[in-house]
Amino acid sequence: MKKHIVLLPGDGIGQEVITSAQEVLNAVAEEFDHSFTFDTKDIGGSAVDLHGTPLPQDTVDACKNADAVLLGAVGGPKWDQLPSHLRPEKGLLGIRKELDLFANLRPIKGFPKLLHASPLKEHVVKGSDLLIVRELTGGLYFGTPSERRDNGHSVVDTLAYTRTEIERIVDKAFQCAQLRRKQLTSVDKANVLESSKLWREIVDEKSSQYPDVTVEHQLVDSAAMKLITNPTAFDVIVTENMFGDILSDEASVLTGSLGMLPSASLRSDNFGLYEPVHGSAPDIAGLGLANPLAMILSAALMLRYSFQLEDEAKLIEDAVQSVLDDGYHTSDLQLEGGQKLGTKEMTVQIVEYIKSQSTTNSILNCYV
Ligand SMILES: NC(=O)c1ccc[n+]([C@@H]2O[C@H](COP(=O)([O-])OP(=O)(O)OC[C@H]3O[C@@H](n4cnc5c(N)ncnc54)[C@H](O)[C@@H]3O)[C@@H](O)[C@H]2O)c1
Ligand SMILES: CC(C)[C@H](C(=O)O)[C@@H](O)C(=O)O
Ligand SMILES: [Mg+2]
Repeated sequence: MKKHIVLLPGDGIGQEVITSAQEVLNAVAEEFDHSFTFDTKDIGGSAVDLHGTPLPQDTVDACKNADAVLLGAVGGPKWDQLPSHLRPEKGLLGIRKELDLFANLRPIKGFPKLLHASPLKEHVVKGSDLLIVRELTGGLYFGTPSERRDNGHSVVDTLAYTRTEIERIVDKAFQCAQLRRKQLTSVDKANVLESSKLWREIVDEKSSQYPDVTVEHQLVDSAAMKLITNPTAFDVIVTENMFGDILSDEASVLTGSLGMLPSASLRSDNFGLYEPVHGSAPDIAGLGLANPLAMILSAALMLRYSFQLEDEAKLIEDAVQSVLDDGYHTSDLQLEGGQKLGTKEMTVQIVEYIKSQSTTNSILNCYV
């Protein structure tokens, strides 16, 4: 299979972990005889430095012509004081909107070897396996007006949704639930927000179209508490943009580190941009310490969702599981024993596992 992938490294550790994903994809391509070609484009703070904008038109055009996009992370203290329209984060929001990536899927599943890496008790974390379906192109992030007023003495942000925007993300979440344990939790703030009241109505309306899925509503504040006191109670969570942003970083605690969480941002035709949930981690950028697994697992999601290459996606996930089982980990995972690796060494372990499967397959083939 021939596929063209645009790489958007962005800033900080984004630049380090994107290389890991590319190396892993090259190993997969070799193993399965695919041809993956790559084009690297600028976004975020590095694009501001080079082009005076966090989202150059050339980057948008390249992404629109690609089969899929991989993004590292954007942002950092160097650009924090810039006016809003020049902030690196505007580049990320801009590309999500330009590509109409309304459905952000954030799977959270602990690896057995990392049970001790979570600050939560092992019996609480064990067995957690949930999917956050976050609305990604509406809500507070995009509503207008969003501005300072009265010479800076007052300010307004707007939480706006159309019925169509809510319907399409709710449909997506029901469809995800049908493929999993058929249990959907819609998270909102319907005791206060008008937008949440419409959200709730639409979830209730839609539920009759998916009779095999059990639905419950939860308010976001108590859902945040339940997510870490009783995480196994959740299967699929659907929620608006900002609630999803906050809950997904919180849920990363179940896996031991933010450096473990991948994500897929999808359009209705399954075209997607794949990025780790974490940011540019300025505190460790450039030190070669970043955990590349969230980025590598995001590449696996790309193979699964955009290219329908399930065996290839599974091979990457097996590689991650096997390398962790062997006791290798990066320093963000608070683990005793085993062997701590940097970004590059961890990537080598994953690539070696993928290549070793090729050797195993050819040895087995000799005996067929
Ligand atoms: N998708 C994105 O591009 C994205 C996401 C979140 C934050 N950001 C941006 O990143 C910048 C820093 O934000 P922040 O510090 O709040 O969040 P962050 O996710 O960058 O870092 C939070 C903490 O987690 C650690 N961490 C994150 N990813 C890691 C990894 N792969 N390996 C090891 N440790 C990891 C960091 O070292 C830090 O201690 C900000 O400019 C923010 O806007 C970008
Ligand atoms: C950097 C920021 C704009 C972004 C978001 O809030 O969507 C990030 O936190 C994420 O989770 O992808
Ligand atoms: Mg976030």
